[in-house]
Amino acid sequence: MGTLKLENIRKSFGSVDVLKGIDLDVRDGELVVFVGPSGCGKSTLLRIIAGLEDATSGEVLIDGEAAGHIPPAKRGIAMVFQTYALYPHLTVRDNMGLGLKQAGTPAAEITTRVAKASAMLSLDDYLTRRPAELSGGQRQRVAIGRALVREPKLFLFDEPLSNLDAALRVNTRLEIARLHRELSATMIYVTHDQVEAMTLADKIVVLNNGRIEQIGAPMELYNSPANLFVAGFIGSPKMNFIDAERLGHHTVKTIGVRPEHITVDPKAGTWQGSVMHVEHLGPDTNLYLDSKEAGLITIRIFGEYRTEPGALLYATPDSARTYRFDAAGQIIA
Ligand SMILES: Nc1ncnc2c1ncn2[C@@H]1O[C@H](COP(=O)(O)OP(=O)(O)OP(=O)(O)O)[C@@H](O)[C@H]1O
Repeated sequence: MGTLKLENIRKSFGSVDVLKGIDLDVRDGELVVFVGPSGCGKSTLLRIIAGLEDATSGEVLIDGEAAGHIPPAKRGIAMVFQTYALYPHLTVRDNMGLGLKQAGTPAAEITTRVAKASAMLSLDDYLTRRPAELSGGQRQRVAIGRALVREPKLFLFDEPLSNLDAALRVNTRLEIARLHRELSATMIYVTHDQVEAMTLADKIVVLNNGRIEQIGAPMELYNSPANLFVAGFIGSPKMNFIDAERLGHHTVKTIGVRPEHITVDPKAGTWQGSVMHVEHLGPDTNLYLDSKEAGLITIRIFGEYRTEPGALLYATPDSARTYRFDAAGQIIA
């Protein structure tokens, strides 16, 4: 079992309020991703869950039990950091087994668990190496292995992929997804990469400035953002926000439309504009169109689209997929 409940968690450093009342329920076996811009409080919240930091007020409950007075090592939590935090002088095998050894686990049990974890992570061939003899991706797998052998109730990942190059990041992301499936383990995962959030999460928690903006399944957040912040944060390229007054709406403050929900045509359409810039990504094309009615808008076209800066084009938003926001930035249903 591994459930987590956060009740009105607040944290201040001096006069600075970093977390302003966080409530969250994580079910057993769920993979929950915290996303949000730099400085919004993601790592602080994770450290409070781990017990590495005390909340100013509020309660952390692990499996229904208040964890406030339980030291980090006794919480049944294993944390995987961005920086791996491996011991350079120890072999892979000893790095993975060290926590168990310190906890007094019998040697035979350590051997069994390390063997199981190294098989799961394809580390069998590296057990006698030291961290310096491994690639970044292999080091991160060792760090994950060290968490696995502890068979924790809760795994915490703090931006575990951000030191890896793009290809390795994709591989390791798949690895974590597979582990989550195979272990049915409860995992909390912090990232500022929204692709990781979208692809890994059962549930995404969008944090901003110490508060939760919205909690939902990835596609729920994509399809039904609660407000401008979430609408702008989830989705890449980011949603276009158009001042509604420019379009003649007076009850609405902002119109939102995603780049992938706009079509272009050289002859006719809703907004006319000139191409400012074209990006060919291979599978698709990003067009930046400077339009009189809507301002500068980003359009994502599937496949290769041939045009060049200065060309005149018409853009038409899919009216079924536009969003309206009020002056406070909340969605209007
Ligand atoms: N020990 C500390 N003392 C004072 N301020 C702190 C301390 N730790 C964090 N903060 C501040 O709290 C805020 C939240 O930091 P936190 O590291 O939780 O953000 P984050 O969302 O994880 O950011 P990032 O994505 O950049 O890692 C920041 O403004 C940071 O400067």
